[in-house]
Amino acid sequence: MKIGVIGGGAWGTALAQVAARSGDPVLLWAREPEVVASINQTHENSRFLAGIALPRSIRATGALADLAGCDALLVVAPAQHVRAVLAETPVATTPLVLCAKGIEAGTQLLVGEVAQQLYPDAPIAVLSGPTFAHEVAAGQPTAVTLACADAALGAALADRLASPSFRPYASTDVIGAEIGGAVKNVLAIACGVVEGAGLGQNARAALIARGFAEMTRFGLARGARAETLSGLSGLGDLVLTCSSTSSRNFSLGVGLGQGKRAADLLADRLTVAEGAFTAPVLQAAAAEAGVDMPVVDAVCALLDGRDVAAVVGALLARPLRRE
Ligand SMILES: NC(=O)c1ccc[n+]([C@@H]2O[C@H](COP(=O)([O-])OP(=O)(O)OC[C@H]3O[C@@H](n4cnc5c(N)ncnc54)[C@H](O)[C@@H]3O)[C@@H](O)[C@H]2O)c1
Ligand SMILES: O=P(O)(O)OC[C@H](O)CO
Repeated sequence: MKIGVIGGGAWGTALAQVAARSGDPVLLWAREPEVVASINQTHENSRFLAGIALPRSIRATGALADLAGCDALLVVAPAQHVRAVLAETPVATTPLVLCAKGIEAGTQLLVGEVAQQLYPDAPIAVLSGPTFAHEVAAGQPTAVTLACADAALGAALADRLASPSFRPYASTDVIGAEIGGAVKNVLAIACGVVEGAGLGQNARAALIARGFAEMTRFGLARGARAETLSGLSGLGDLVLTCSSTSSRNFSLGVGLGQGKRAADLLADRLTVAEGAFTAPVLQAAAAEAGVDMPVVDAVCALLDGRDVAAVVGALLARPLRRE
């Protein structure tokens, strides 16, 4: 199975390395000419994944047309750019494995739904879970959910990507796998705020638990299965991203908690903090579905520039309720 990767950021590069562990050639499309040159000439992505030596079997291209002929494509562009990039990619019936975590602004579609809308005849899979790119690239043990409605294709993709340090768990719940990754990014911003504002470890644990309740309510309303939400792509990724400054979303939240403005924190960012884009879309989707998501609402208020103490105070002052 010849693998193509769409996206030369940290995660696309790490996944190209995962796919190359079999010894087979991997073709990676990157948007930036300097990333293409860096991978092909120095076998390193010095812009997005510096310090990781890549095998020579990974070749980079700046032309999406070159991906024609791949047997499966890993889609690793940021969620808000998946539609534009996929529209220029020769796909037809090639299986698409969505690896971005987010919900498209405007349409409220998960990235797998965007891909399915563009290519109704292409089988769709989702790879998601607790996966900091630099740890995966360094060969540290990692487990992910690999969800595909076609269980046989899902198993073939899992076999193709598995290695002693990378362990995919099969699922057929594509929606559930996507919702976990999209929602946890927003909740990680909230946990970063707790850190930045010095609110303590109790508050962080409470946010993880109550945030998971929000993820579950929203996920079930969108057709996800409860066991997927409590698995690697849901609770597993929530715990990882809410615990570490290695998370871009958590780090954004730390800045907000310190009273910095979202616009300043996001300006000129080289890397993507998906939760900042997902938060308002998720808030609107939850409101339309009649799902209560107070932590997500609080993150939106902070991204809009509201005062940290006021937002935290309002969250804690809500009427008491049953767990
Ligand atoms: N980095 C991780 O550890 C990690 C792990 C799992 C999932 N993800 C997800 O993978 C996706 C990609 O993140 P990343 O970490 O690889 O990116 P990154 O932050 O390392 O790099 C930014 C990426 O955005 C791309 N980009 C910027 N503007 C663009 C545009 N207009 N059109 C298309 N692409 C554009 C850049 O080319 C680059 O590939 C995100 O959804 C992220 O949540 C990341
Ligand atoms: O750095 P973050 O916050 O985008 O998180 C990266 C991955 O999604 C963790 O699984």
